[in-house]
Amino acid sequence: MIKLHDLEFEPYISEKEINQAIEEISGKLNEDYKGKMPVFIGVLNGSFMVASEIIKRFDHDCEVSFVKMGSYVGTQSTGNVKTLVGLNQNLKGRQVVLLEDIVDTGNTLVELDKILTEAGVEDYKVATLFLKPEAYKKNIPVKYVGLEIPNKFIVGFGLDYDGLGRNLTQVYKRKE
Ligand SMILES: O=P(O)(O)OC[C@H]1O[C@H](OP(=O)(O)OP(=O)(O)O)[C@H](O)[C@@H]1O
Ligand SMILES: Nc1nc2[nH]cnc2c(=O)[nH]1
Repeated sequence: MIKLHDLEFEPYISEKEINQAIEEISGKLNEDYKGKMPVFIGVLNGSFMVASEIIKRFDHDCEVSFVKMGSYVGTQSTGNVKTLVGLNQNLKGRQVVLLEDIVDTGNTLVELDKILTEAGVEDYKVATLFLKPEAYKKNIPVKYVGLEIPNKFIVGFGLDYDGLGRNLTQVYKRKE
């Protein structure tokens, strides 16, 4: 059990399970993007760990960029997704892979969809380490999913509770 600010969290997803999920996503990306020179776009802050792990495993030429989006305060989505640092690369005609730590309500993806469409990408696919199917009700396809999880607030492996917990190497869920 660990405590972050006022809340207690218990171990939930081990490093081994996280690693297996990353290997699976990476294997598929290596097959699907061979010879295509994709641009990987990590969605900061949360995706820094998973983005690094996936990009390290990509065996072909690729480019890497980041955007910074934010919408969570405490354990809740505000529903108001802000672009904190936008794109600084021309993506016209490019094949993009968005790298996310988690897809929850999908509000962040809806905002990113607008940004990428406006940027004129050829296409984009979404890769996420975690997906909450009970919470995700948007129409944007999420092609590469590491692990589906119940609708519970988690921390670790990039995911925070009010700034803390991103450095944890396994994932914890809020203690019930
Ligand atoms: O599907 P959604 O409900 O939009 O949630 C997903 C987003 O929430 C988290 O980001 P957050 O807004 O907490 O910012 P952070 O990455 O800086 O922690 C996470 O990194 C995703 O980008
Ligand atoms: N830390 C954290 N951030 C999130 N952003 C969207 N869902 C979550 C979650 O379960 N935990």
